[in-house]
Amino acid sequence: MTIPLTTRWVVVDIEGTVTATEQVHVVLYDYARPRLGAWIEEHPDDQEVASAVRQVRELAGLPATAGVDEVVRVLHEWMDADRKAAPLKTLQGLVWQHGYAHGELTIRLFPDAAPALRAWHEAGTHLAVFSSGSVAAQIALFGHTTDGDLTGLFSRYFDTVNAGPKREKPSYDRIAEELGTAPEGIAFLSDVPAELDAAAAAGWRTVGLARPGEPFADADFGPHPTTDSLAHLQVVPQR
Ligand SMILES: CSCCC(=O)C(=O)COP(=O)(O)O
Ligand SMILES: [Mg+2]
Repeated sequence: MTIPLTTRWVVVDIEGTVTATEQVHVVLYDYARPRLGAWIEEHPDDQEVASAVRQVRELAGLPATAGVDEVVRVLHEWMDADRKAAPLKTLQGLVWQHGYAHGELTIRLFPDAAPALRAWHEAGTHLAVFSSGSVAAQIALFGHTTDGDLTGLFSRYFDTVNAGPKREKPSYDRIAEELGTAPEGIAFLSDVPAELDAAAAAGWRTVGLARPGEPFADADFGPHPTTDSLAHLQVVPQR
């Protein structure tokens, strides 16, 4: 079924929306797991790393003296539980950036994703990303897909640091303000009903992605129009 969508901006989630959860939890998390400890140890003067490590200790209730092994144990626990904590996302992003830059990582998008994103962009709809993955990780991911470098399609990137948690309305208010667009001129695409609820509460249009085999495929999407492919969205740019 085609879903008509007249909008100025399309904001996309990543995992479950444009790429399979397996690409994040297996390809990316498995790449990060054995490399996080070495990354922390090899970048003692990097303020971003030091700040993330400090935040891990605080969030996990570790003493300020806890060593890298303890911090890495927590990071692994968070990945196993898929806890999308900001300092984990920062550290993962740094490791992934290195992997992409050295030809060790490439991400496969759903087959409908790149053609749809390209068509919407070419027709004049602005595209942005809102993901739990850090902005640095988002840019690196879209720069290294099996469909090529897609970063030219996106004008803005938002994560839980510059926007806020994805299941809370104020994050969407903040993004709308940043985009300088009334909420009804923004559409959010996600596989997670709670994220769509928060976007709708902020006045955004929403579309749920219920893709076969994905964790939320059988979830209750309530009032949100829902599809299993971006190819079914008929996006018309709002002037
Ligand atoms: C952009 S980096 C890879 C994605 C990631 O780390 C992640 O947690 C995805 O979460 P999302 O909010 O896009 O479902
Ligand atoms: Mg998602």
